[in-house]
Amino acid sequence: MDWSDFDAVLFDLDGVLTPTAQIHRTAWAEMFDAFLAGRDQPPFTDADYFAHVDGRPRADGVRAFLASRGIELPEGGPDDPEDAETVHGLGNRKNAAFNAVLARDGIAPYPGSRRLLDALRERGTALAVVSSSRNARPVLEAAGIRADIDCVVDGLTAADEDLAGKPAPDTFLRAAHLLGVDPARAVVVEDATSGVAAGRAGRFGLVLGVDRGAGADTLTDAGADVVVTDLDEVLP
Ligand SMILES: O=P(O)(O)OC[C@H]1O[C@@H](O)[C@H](O)[C@@H](O)[C@@H]1O
Repeated sequence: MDWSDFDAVLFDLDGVLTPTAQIHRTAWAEMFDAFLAGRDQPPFTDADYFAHVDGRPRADGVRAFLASRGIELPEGGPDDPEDAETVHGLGNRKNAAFNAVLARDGIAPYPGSRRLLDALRERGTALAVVSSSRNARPVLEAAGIRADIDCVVDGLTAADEDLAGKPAPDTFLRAAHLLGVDPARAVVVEDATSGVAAGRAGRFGLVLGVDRGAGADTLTDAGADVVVTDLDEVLP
């Protein structure tokens, strides 16, 4: 990996910089399992998470998973209560579970990711976080890495600016624009197939996959140029 080919690195957050993908996955499973039990459906699996939910904006994940089980629910709205049987109600129920775990356990960055951030900052590489999550900023703060990042484009930014979520490339392209960097000179770092596909669609200089469970072949098939299991492997 020759970092001098690149002026910026655009990191996904959950599962790339922090182990929060695991907290998201557990919160989704708790919420969907309770919902599915009442409908005589088999439980939510890791395969369901990786195929339909991982990396996508919250409501898109709910819609994609329900569609995979042939279930239709009313859309509802972002202010729906947690017990509402709507797309947004289910999303809000899962969000409460996610935030309860984050508040109880806190979060630290992956040590290898922390080391790569430090090394890239030392080189003067511009650093962005591009996350579908509306919780990205509190997670960055809790992990103590907000100050290391030059620009954050998250689920709230996407909603404010009407940007299409991953697997569309729009949020990554927005971050490159904010940093003033040509996408061809930027690396996208992603653990989810939706995010890898977004990096590929945006014609970024390199799409680096991090296999935290999605599977190296699956990430390669989605468009990753290189796949590692930890960012320690690509330290300058
Ligand atoms: O519900 P939030 O915090 O806005 O996050 C949306 C999605 O954000 C992604 O980063 C996670 O990979 C998903 O698991 C999550 O569902």
